[in-house]
Amino acid sequence: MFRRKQRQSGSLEDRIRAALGNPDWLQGVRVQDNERVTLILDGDPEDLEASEARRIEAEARVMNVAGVTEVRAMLTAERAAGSTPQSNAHTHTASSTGEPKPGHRRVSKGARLSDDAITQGQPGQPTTDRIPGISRILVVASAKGGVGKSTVAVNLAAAFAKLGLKTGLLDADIYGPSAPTMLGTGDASPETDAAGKLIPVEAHGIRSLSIGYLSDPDAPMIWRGPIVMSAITQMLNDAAWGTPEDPLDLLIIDTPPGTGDAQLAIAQKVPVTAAVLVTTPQEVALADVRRGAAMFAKTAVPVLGVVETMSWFEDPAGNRHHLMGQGGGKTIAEALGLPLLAELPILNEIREGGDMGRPAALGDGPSAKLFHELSRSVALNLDSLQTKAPPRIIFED
Ligand SMILES: Nc1ncnc2c1ncn2[C@@H]1O[C@H](COP(=O)(O)OP(=O)(O)OP(=O)(O)O)[C@@H](O)[C@H]1O
Repeated sequence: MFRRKQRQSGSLEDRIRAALGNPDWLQGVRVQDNERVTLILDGDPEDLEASEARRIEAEARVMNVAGVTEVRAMLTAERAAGSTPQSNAHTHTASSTGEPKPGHRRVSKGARLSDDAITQGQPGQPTTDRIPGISRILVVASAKGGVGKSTVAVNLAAAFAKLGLKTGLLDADIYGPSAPTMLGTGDASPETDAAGKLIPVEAHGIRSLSIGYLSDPDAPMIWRGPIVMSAITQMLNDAAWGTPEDPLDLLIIDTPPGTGDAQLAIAQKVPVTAAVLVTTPQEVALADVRRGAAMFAKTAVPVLGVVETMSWFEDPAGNRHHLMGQGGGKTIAEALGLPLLAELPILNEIREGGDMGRPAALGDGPSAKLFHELSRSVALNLDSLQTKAPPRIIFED
């Protein structure tokens, strides 16, 4: 199990400063009631976007310091003489205000990575946090790269679109955006509407935005957390996914693999309804997957379950070959107390669909049936979040 955190040395303020790397732009740290934090940050009036990204990253980092339950970051920036100084305050609380609904449990803050903290909190996010025009957000995540996460995200989106749901895909995988290839939209560049909002690219009934549409495919991806979060925030909030009257039913976010700054920022800053974890049957470092699950638990994002992909290859005689190992998904699901939502075999049509820009889930082959079943299971789980407590993630010693 996750070990209880070592007793922290130093004052909370010291730990907050250390978590931010004691930067020059940190003007002040105020701690109230030993848990509520106000940060004063220097902003650059010439580059408000970068300042905002700095504020977002600072909040994300400080929210992750043990004992902190609320962070309020204030950006101050002196303008040139003659103009007014700017102050942009924003509050990030660890949970909604008011009493939890009957049967719901709020994450015990400050008990980070203890049994209480890794027990999931309230399903979804407060309504006020919802993005107008998007009804639900599902994050598809994995502990490491190359496990088939994007393939699952894209085919799930295709399966939902095939059912007639208004479906979107936000490809936030900075290390290797694959939506443009997998949807056959590599040449697309999103336009903006009269209100200046990005218009998602539509293909196969799926509306998509990808970091791949916004960056030079030949340029190395060296984006760090804050810039990534800026791009993701723009693709989420400044995009015409739907309208309050006619919202997108489901937005699937394909996140970068792992549990770095960008993933944490997504879990903390985006009103995610739920997440699924993708893995291969290989012996993976359980600790990595647990870290991923704990990240969602800490941010009160329910994890619906585990999807194992590339589970086996079936030869023409019907014999199964476990080319990528065996049992990894089941082991992880059991260790985390989560359902194993699907075991997807290695199918040529899945790889081909990805390479050719037409997700296999749209066809009528065996993978279409598998992804249809997976989408059904995800939909049922998403719906159950509205009416009952989310699944508990239990870690064992
Ligand atoms: N079930 C499957 N059957 C056959 N090929 C698959 C299957 N799942 C994934 N693949 C192939 O494996 C490769 C890696 O898959 P994918 O890009 O989805 O992984 P990823 O985890 O998103 O990787 P990254 O970390 O680079 O984003 C792709 O070529 C994809 O077509």
